[in-house]
Amino acid sequence: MSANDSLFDQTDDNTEALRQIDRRLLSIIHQRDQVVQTLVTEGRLPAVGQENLLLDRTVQDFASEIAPAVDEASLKSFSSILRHVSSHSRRQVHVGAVAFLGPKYSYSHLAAIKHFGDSADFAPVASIPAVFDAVHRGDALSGLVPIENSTDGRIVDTLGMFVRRHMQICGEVLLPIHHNLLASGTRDQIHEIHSKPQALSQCRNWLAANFPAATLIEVSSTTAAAESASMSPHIGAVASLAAGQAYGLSVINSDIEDRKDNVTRFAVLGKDECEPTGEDKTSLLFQVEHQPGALAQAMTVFSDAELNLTWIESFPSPDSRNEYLFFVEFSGHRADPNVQTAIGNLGTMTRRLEVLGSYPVAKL
Ligand SMILES: O=C(O)C(=O)C[C@]1(C(=O)O)C=C[C@@H](O)C=C1
Repeated sequence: MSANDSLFDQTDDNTEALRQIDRRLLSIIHQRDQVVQTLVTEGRLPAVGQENLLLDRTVQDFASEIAPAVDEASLKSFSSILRHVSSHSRRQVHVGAVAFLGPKYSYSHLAAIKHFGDSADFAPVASIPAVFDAVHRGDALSGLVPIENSTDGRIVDTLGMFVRRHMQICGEVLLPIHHNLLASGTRDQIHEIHSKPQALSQCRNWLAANFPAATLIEVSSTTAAAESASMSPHIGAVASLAAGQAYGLSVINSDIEDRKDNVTRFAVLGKDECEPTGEDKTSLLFQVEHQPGALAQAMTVFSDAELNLTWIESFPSPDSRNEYLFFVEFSGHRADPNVQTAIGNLGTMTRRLEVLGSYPVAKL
């Protein structure tokens, strides 16, 4: 008799109690799927970002009303379970695919799992522009792209696409990034280290100190690097542990990022409108006339409306040399009266103005 047979033959009270509980869990999830279906039919299914906040609130209520002794780690785990259940329900009603820079197990994929849950309909694509294209064409309902990293700054490909093509932001995700050096051979066999330029840059000092002779090769994503490492013992990859597992690689070194508090912020692309939650952010893109004082004057609309800026970046205009577009993010929702005033005033001072979106502020 195999170990599995003996498990299935067990009929003691506790094993049976567990099976009953699991059956109840499944039937409750099935019931939940039906409620989600009704919400879709009525056009009232909340945006993913908004539902995530409701799920977190449910966990908080559960902790205070039913299980006050539950610790922080368990609460995080409950929140993550509810996100996965929610992504399962959404998948049943075909809410649409989520495009991200693949292959699977890239950091973009891990950020997409954090936001959409692991049962979402994921659609990995080959580049950041391809994520924008998939959402623009309607092949994917949502997309997820890295926008800035705490060590390395802005992600140029992403900002360049916002400049070239109108796209809405309906959420953000913060993901701590811990890089690993992965290989199919031994440490001594590694001559080349592959990764996405941003990942190589986030480990610049570590790589220079530990592999001064290795050639650094830039590739389209960290998972693409892991794939190459699986094909040659001379290639090391800077990538996620999940990518290493997927491609059967050994971890030569873990946590090789130069800053231990390395975090990447991702933007969720899509047409979901998020209602104000009380802790929101608004993203804008604008271009002022090319004349003295134009930018300084434009910026006064934010201080006049008492809006706290959380991010500002300039990006060269694709049409005219020496001219720039500006990305600005501030606390507040586009439905707030002071935000409306600021946007209205900015509109009178700018050549181009796009409100990219208002969405709940992400938590780490
Ligand atoms: O290559 C990946 O795994 C990605 O998801 C892209 C990306 C990026 O371009 O910033 C995302 C997070 C990390 O900062 C490193 C790489």
